[in-house]
Amino acid sequence: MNTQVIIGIVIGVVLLVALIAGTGIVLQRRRRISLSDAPTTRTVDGEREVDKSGGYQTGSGFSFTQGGTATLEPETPKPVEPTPAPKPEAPKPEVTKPAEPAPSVADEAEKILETDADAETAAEPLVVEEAVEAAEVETVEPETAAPETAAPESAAPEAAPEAEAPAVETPEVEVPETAAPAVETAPQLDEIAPTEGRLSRLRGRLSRSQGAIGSSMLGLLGAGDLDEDSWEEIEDTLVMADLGTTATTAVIEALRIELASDKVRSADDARAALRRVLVDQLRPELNRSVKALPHAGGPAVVLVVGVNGVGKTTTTGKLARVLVADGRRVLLGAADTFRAAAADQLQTWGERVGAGIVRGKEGADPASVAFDAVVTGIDDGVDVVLIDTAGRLHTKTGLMDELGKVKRVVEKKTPVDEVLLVLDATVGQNGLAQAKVFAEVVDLTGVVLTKLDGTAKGGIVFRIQDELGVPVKLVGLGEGADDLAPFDPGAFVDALL
Ligand SMILES: Nc1nc2c(ncn2[C@@H]2O[C@H](COP(=O)(O)OP(=O)(O)OP(=O)(O)O)[C@@H](O)[C@H]2O)c(=O)[nH]1
Repeated sequence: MNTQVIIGIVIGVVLLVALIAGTGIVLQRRRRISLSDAPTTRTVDGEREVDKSGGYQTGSGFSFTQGGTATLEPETPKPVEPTPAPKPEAPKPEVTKPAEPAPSVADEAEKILETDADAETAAEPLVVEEAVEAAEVETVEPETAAPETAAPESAAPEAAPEAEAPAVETPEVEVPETAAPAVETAPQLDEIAPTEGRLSRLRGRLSRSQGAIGSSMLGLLGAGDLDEDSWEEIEDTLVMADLGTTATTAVIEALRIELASDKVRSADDARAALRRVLVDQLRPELNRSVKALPHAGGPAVVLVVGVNGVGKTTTTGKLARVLVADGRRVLLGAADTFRAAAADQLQTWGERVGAGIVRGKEGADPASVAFDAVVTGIDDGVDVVLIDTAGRLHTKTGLMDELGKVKRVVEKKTPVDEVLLVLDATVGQNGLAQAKVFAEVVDLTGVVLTKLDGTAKGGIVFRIQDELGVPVKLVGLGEGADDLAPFDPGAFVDALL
């Protein structure tokens, strides 16, 4: 009897401890906001696939969500918590594609490019070449490496898909100098800097804008009673920092109201008021999540657009790192076929984190490369395809044709979830003029503002949003691989003040 009671008590205690421990773990996991509900390994058609992220997992300061369509939806505030990403498991009858994948992609590309020839009558003869190019598109699979830390089971299951990928039959496909000869020495994958709190950590990079906006504004406001000359000085400061007239006027009006209220009595109050006004002006309610999570039927597709030299390729690479760090399988599409170096550059980014790449020959049709990237991404069951495009702005119509075509052709296969315009913050006015051209060509869904570390004109953020009506979603704060941060109005203003 006694023994039974004791056993009963022991069992009760054990159950209680187990319950508490279980709840603790669940809560702890929940607290680690993460987009990484993607399992490290998953099953596609019964086949076990290895997560090519190499096991990187981090909490995330970035917000990724599922897309669906590329329409602009600025007013929907989205919580950080990502939607659970159901894996597109079934709809891929062509998963086992022994011999025909390359020709079928080429055929499909040919058909689509042919039917897409609406505005391109002169280009008609090119269609044949484009289709041939499509067959020559290279897919460079990254080697799966077992990073020092945590990749539990890596190499073995990788071998099968790896073997079937190179089924491209064209003999004269250029051999990528770097990737091919890798025997078995697994390449060292990069350590990726934590994605959490990046904007705050990189705040020092905004020092030039900080001086131009923060310090001068605080100096003026902290001085006490403001006469009209002081207000003019404030206005000049904002204009010089590239806020633009709309934002400048709005900020001054709001500041006048704040300062006239009884609440502002000290320099600290003035600072708080300035913070409120600036944050408010940055429209914190805008949805800044990047739609880079897979949805039913396929991977998310992100188009990265912008003129030459603004940092598109770099941004695509940095974004791939962030996604990989969140446990996503990423495929890169090198649709900047004007510059061979751009594809090489992108390939290097991919190799450093274990993301595959689809690239075409120099001069190949960007739409064809983008299409192949998406088809490959769907076939391989990746989570997101990031497409780096070329950015020649020599003629507006040329750009329109090319970008519009890339998007149209991709959309024959799957929706483009995100069109990110990359803008160089150091070019100011000009950047905005470019942005407007792009906005006419494609429905932009977000802006990535690069090189904010090299300018005193951080106020361009306000202006871009005002003039384009598109949220700044990411900011580039340096040339380093991890110098990309999610844009957060509060953290940004804190970094300025
Ligand atoms: N300081 C700084 N440099 C950056 C940033 N982003 C990109 N860069 C640099 O800008 C230069 C151009 O970057 P790319 O990524 O090659 O630009 P791109 O738009 O792809 O250029 P094209 O391929 O010619 O169209 C490189 O030297 C990058 O390192 C940033 O946020 N800060």
